[in-house]
Formats: sequence, structure tokens, C-alpha cells
Amino acid sequence: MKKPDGKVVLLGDMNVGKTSLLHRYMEKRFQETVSTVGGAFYLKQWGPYNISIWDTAGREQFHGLGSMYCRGAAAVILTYDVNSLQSLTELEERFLALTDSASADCIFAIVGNKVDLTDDCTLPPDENRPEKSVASCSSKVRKQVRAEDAIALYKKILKYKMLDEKDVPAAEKMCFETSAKTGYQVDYLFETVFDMVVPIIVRQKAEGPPQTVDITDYKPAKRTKSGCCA
Ligand SMILES: Nc1nc2c(ncn2[C@@H]2O[C@H](COP(=O)(O)OP(=O)(O)OP(=O)(O)O)[C@@H](O)[C@H]2O)c(=O)[nH]1
Ligand SMILES: [Mg+2]
Repeated sequence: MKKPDGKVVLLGDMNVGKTSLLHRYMEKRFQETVSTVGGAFYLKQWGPYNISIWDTAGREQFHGLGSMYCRGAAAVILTYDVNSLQSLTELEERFLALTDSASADCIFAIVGNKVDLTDDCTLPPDENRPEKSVASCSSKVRKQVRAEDAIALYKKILKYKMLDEKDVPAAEKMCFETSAKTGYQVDYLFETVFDMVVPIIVRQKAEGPPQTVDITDYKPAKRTKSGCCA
């Protein structure tokens, strides 16, 4: 197997669509998923570099793994569901701290997925069922999370990381809205992130071997009433 040169990690609550976004980008299709157990990765060749893209589990039981997956990450894609304000709040409350182990110059993208379910009729047609996309607009719901909410979170992340807005990409550039179902903005998201991680990969390579995931540190969470580890 090729050795990855750099790492991009998807984080976010269960059910927001992390696995679906990655499938859509890598396999160009939308298919039914099962809730992720632990984590999995794809390798993407980007120019001369191999980038590993890690899909993590949003389920609480696997929370402890998150910071291991983030170790040395060149970019973290924080994903929420545009129809769930709670999923955006969780990014700040539960997932942001996991990124402490990422590279010091890690890029952050904030992604609101499932825009196809909202009443934003400017979306391109559903490629699987083009005839349905406009007709079904009226049955769609108003977005619960506004783009400004995501931008506000991006600014909080900069504060948390003690970064100056002048030294990082603008919030408007790093907040995306996507649909893994229709493919809306999915390529744009990943390709924007890949372009931005190249200089980080170059620096990491100059400084030494990339960090790897060490799952020997992982202690599974205790079983709870609401569920158990698979
Ligand atoms: N309508 C719509 N449904 C989506 C979209 N993305 C994902 N889904 C659905 O949302 C559900 C959860 O998707 P996953 O990709 O498994 O979510 P996840 O974030 O990987 O969840 P965990 O692995 O549990 O952390 C599935 O039923 C998907 O089919 C989208 O863009 N639009
Ligand atoms: Mg998943």
C-alpha cells in the first residue's frame, strides 16, 4: 500500500453524512450507509502526494478515538447537518477539543451537509431523479442552521486555536454547504481542502515522518443504557 504523505480527517456527530460525503467524492455515488464503527480511510492521489482521508465514527462510544485520528492532521473537516442546530453545537462542544492533536498549522473546514432536504431551490437537480427536484421543493424544510452560524463557529475556532484571522483562510472560504445525495459542492469541498493542505504536507515532509494512528492507547467507553459497542 502507498504511504500517505498527509492526513485529512472528517469529524462530526453521527448521522450528519461524513461517510456519505466521502463515498460521494471517492466513488461518485450515493449509497445507503451503516453507522461507522471506529474509523476507515481512503487514499487520494493529489499531484505528487498521497493524502489519507479519515472517516471517523460520530457515535459517542468511539469519541476517544477522535484525537488519535486527528494526530498530525493537515486538515480537519468539521461536518454538521444543516437541519440540526444540535449537530453544529456538538462540533464546538464535543469535537473541537479532539483537534488539539492536529498539526499546528492545520486547516479547518466547516461543512453543512444535507442541503438537498432544505427549501433552497437554487440547488441543482437530484441527479438520480432529476424530475423530482423542483417539484418537491415545497415539501422541503427551512434550514435550521444558517451559513452565518457556521461562520461564527469558524471564528470561535480561530479564537480557541489563538489564530489571527489575517493569517488563515477567510471564514467565507472555509464554510461549505453540501449534499452527499446530489453531489452539490462535494468535489469543490475536498479539492479546496486538498489544495490548501499541500504546503502543510511539504512542510511536514521536510520536518520528518508523518504521524500515524496508534490505536493501542484506545480504551473503549463503558457500555451505556442507550447502546453498546459493535
Ligand atoms: N438527504 C440526504 N441524506 C443524507 C445525506 N448525506 C447522508 N445522508 C443520509 O444520512 C444518514 C447518515 O449518513 P452517514 O454518511 O452514514 O452519516 P455519518 O456522519 O457517517 O454517521 P456515523 O458514521 O454514525 O458517524 C444516511 O441514511 C444517509 O443516507 C445528504 O446529503 N442528503
Ligand atoms: Mg459514518
